[in-house]
Amino acid sequence: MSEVFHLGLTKAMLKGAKVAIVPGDPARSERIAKEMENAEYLNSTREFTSWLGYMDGEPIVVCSTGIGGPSVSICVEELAQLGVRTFLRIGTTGAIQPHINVGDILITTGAVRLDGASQHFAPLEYPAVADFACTNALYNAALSQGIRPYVGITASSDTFYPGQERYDTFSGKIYPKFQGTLKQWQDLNVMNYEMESATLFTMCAALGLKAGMVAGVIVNRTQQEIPNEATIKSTEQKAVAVVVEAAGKMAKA
Ligand SMILES: O=P(O)(O)O[C@H]1O[C@H](CO)[C@@H](O)[C@H]1O
Ligand SMILES: O=c1cc[nH]c(=O)[nH]1
Repeated sequence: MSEVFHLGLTKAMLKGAKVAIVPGDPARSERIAKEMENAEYLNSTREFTSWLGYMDGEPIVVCSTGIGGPSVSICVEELAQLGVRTFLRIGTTGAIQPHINVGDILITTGAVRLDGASQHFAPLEYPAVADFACTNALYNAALSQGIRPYVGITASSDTFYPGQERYDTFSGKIYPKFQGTLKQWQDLNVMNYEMESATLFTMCAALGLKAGMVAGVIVNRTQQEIPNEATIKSTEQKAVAVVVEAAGKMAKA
């Protein structure tokens, strides 16, 4: 019987895992787990697909969050109830700086809080920052794989379209609050857009949990809007390898 409301998981199923890898896409959970030893399917409910794997004998749970802050907050809360203390997000992302290319790997140290869910954990003045040890583990994992990641700030939006100032929509309309914001974030040296890190970082910092994030760039908003399938796959593969190695290090720490 599940010991938590949504995930359909128990402490026994997690085998004492203290570290979780949290992708957005449920289909990514299996691919991540299979990069580890003894991958085992655990459960799938709503957007939460969970697997268990091992790195050097240390259990690591993989559980997808789905898209956006509200479901991240459920995933993190329920995994924490089951004993997890460290959360490494692996995502896809859209770069907004012209020098960051599709296929590059980004490590997020802090997030612009364009979400709503993080405000349920701390006021807007509170920073959405990653845990230093998680960031360090992700950075070293990238270097050990011959990847030189970009490290910096991510804009984390509740919406994919207006909040990331996309005009290529059916209406082409954007509420005034978001008009001109892509340029504003570019000028403020923000690297990219995604949709979960603000909630993840704020919630984890506020609750005394650790969080980090690595992402693969699948579009550059200054170049093109629609990603190429083959590029998504190869970029995701690189980011997965980084997060798995970092999770192994965090599980041993
Ligand atoms: O690839 P994932 O982890 O889902 O991350 C990104 O992709 C989704 C949008 O397409 C959002 O969840 C965004 O944060
Ligand atoms: O542009 C992008 C690409 C992936 N995910 C996002 O949230 N935005």
